[in-house]
Amino acid sequence: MDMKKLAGDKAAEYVKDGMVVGLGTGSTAYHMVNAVGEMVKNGLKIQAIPTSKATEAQARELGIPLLTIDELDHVDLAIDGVDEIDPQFNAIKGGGGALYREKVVASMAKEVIWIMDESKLVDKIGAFHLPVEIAQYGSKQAMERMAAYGWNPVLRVRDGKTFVTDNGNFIADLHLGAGFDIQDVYSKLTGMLGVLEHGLFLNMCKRMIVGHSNGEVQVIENPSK
Ligand SMILES: O=C[C@H](O)[C@H](O)[C@H](O)COP(=O)(O)O
Repeated sequence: MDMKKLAGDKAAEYVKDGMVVGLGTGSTAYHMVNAVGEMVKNGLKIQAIPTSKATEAQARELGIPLLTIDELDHVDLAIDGVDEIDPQFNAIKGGGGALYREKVVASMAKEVIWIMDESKLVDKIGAFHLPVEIAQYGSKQAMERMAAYGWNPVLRVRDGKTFVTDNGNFIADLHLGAGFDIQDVYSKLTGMLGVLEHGLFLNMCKRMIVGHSNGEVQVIENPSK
């Protein structure tokens, strides 16, 4: 049973004719994009905004009509994966490095749905590293600023090379530990010199859709949205 596919397929049911849809990034969003592509082949009329070059390529291949960020004036529904989320709907995202575009799109959306397998639901976020997108120029100093708070930043490396985001920046992964002070880290990172954006997505979603190993799909509504 593919728990990510269960969640992705269920989320696609919320996509309706006429919507502008934010298409997330990652291995869970991948299934949702495939499902939406199938619906488009069967006549669904939507426009979509991808949150990464990878998702853009996938959506293009599937024939999903795309808007550029400069053409975008609203988003009806954004659907994306998460790395961790707690019962207060505080999420960490950016495991794939797409956090900036994901936050731009989710921030514009009238409704946000996070999709995941059951392993992403945790009591307290922070066991997963917190991704922070930083400018290449001055990255050493930005890393030092974060290290000074005891956040244990590690510059992300992939295939032996420093990872570069779709926006041409680096990623610092902070090792905070479960139960860190979310508001404190959020406010210190916001506006920190050299930081473009971070992977804390706090209480943004209207619902989470969780695929379970027993084949069940759980929809958890956010009472505050
Ligand atoms: O940058 C990547 C995104 O935030 C992903 O949505 C997140 O990392 C979850 O990815 P996955 O569904 O592959 O676990």
